[in-house]
Amino acid sequence: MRSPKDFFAPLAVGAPDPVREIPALPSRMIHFFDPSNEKMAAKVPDLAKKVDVLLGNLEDAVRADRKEAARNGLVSIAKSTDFGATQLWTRINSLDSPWVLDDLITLVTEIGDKLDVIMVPKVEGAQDIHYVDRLLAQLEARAGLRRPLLVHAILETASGVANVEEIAGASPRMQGISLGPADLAASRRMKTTRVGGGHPGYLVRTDPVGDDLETGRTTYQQDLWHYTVARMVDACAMHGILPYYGPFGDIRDVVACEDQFRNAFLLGCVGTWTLHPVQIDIARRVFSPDPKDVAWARRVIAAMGDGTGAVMIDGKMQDDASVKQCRVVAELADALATRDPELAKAYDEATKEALA
Ligand SMILES: CCC(=O)SCCNC(=O)CCNC(=O)[C@H](O)C(C)(C)COP(=O)(O)OP(=O)(O)OC[C@H]1O[C@@H](n2cnc3c(N)ncnc32)[C@H](O)[C@@H]1OP(=O)(O)O
Ligand SMILES: O=CC(=O)O
Ligand SMILES: [Mg+2]
Repeated sequence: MRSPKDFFAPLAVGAPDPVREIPALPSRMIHFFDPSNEKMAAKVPDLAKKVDVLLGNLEDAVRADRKEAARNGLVSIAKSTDFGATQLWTRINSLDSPWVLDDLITLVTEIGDKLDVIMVPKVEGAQDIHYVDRLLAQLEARAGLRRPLLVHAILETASGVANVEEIAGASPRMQGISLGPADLAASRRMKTTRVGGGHPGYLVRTDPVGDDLETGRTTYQQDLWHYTVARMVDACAMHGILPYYGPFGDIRDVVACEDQFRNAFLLGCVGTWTLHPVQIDIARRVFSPDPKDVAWARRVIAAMGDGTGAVMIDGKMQDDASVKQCRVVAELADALATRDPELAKAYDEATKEALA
């Protein structure tokens, strides 16, 4: 464990200074593409205008015999594309794989100035982040980078969940954590075969009336991921980094996808992965606060003045704690509005109406 005094010291001579605060840039959707897939790669320039984050995936879902093509494809896409304000991330192969060392060496050396965040899969504990942290510092120094790369961990092993707080605080590079429900289910030996989402067998049932155990007993499907997402959100909030939902694999079921995304948003996540173009607008809709909620938040903030005391608005008591919640919503809306003019207009119109 490093002394707190050394926490912000660069880990290699000549490496850039670590950041002291993680920028809260819009990242409602982290859109995955396989850089070795020509059809997907061709869509990158257009996607860059639509999404907050584009992620060139090198790990799972890229065939073993396409790993090098994916890595080289990402280098050439990064060099030839104007991403504007859209962030470029990558997901490297796992730390025990034969590809990861070349992933890091090639990407930092060739396109370290274009990449914003490196997503590390199957993180088990702080030791994995420490390894990547030092290696990145060495590679950044050698490449002469002026800005440190940030690191994002996927929460997808039982051990990672048990250690999530120490992972979140393992390095000043830690930008955020995503839920990885598919690998996590396998690691926990859960008896599911899905990628994210609920399961009809995971339920609670109302009590029987009298001796009749069969009739009138409504069941409610429960969320398999509630505990993990809530724990991840707390670990991230505690360390000033950002939590995300991960993949939702039933591409056809846009309704359940939206529900799962919204649960994560309400619990504190700032965004999600999108695996297919059809999920992009769902993520935008869900992870942008509703204009009515933004208008309400702005109204409460205006009424609360310096933020202390208690007032009544439309029959609801507001005080120091509720105004803090409203500030979370209003600040997110302001940040998204700078990137999304349509949203900015919707927020302003709803606010005008609410204050009229
Ligand atoms: C489970 C744990 C994890 O690790 S999840 C993260 C890893 N998985 C991924 O990254 C998967 C990414 N997505 C995909 O590979 C594809 O979307 C899958 C799911 C295979 C479906 O592809 P496909 O059968 O081509 O779908 P489709 O015919 O409906 O596609 C229509 C057009 O859209 C394209 N498309 C598809 N996905 C993407 C994408 N992620 N980014 C950019 N473009 C995409 C397709 O190529 C297809 O293009 P076209 O219309 O034929 O030109
Ligand atoms: O990588 C993501 C997962 O769900 O596994
Ligand atoms: Mg995984």
